[in-house]
Amino acid sequence: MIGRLNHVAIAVKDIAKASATYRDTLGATVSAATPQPDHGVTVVFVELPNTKIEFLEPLGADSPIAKFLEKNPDGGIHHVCYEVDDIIVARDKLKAEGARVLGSGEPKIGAHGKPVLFLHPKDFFGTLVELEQA
Ligand SMILES: CC[C@H](C(=O)O)C(=O)SCCNC(=O)CCNC(=O)[C@H](O)C(C)(C)COP(=O)(O)OP(=O)(O)OC[C@H]1O[C@@H](n2cnc3c(N)ncnc32)[C@H](O)[C@@H]1OP(=O)(O)O
Ligand SMILES: [Co+2]
Repeated sequence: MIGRLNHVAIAVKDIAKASATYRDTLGATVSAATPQPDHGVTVVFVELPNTKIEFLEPLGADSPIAKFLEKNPDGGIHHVCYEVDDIIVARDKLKAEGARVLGSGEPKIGAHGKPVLFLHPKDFFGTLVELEQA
């Protein structure tokens, strides 16, 4: 069911600093910072030959990553995102197998303009999993 690794997300307090460091120290190609108010984050993508790094900074009072950053003030790997062919089929299979789909259970449009869902980290070995419609 899961396909390509679309991105690995790193939560940071200062997305401008993180972007500049990857660009200037690691020579990476980084996107402009894009607010994603529907998700409570601002995102930057670091384009790599085989996948992407997604920097996340809290946006707004109810950001879902605020508590993560309280626990990890230096930042940290926040989630992995796998692509799936059909996110509804994937969701229904996962729910039937007892996995917890976060939020309303309905996909939201993510940073790539595609539907995304999140699966509880406690069901996937301490790792928050995001699914994105390929
Ligand atoms: C623009 C979209 C973009 C894209 O790629 O398209 C995005 O990726 S948006 C990314 C931001 N949005 C989300 O992360 C939505 C899904 N996340 C959530 O709903 C919450 O973050 C949640 C429920 C995973 C955790 O929320 P919170 O930290 O407030 O809850 P708890 O403290 O109760 O956490 C419960 C339990 O899980 C552990 N935890 C929390 N976050 C993570 C994590 N990222 N990785 C691993 N484990 C995590 C937390 O430590 C608690 O464990 P415990 O042992 O009970 O302390
Ligand atoms: Co993501």
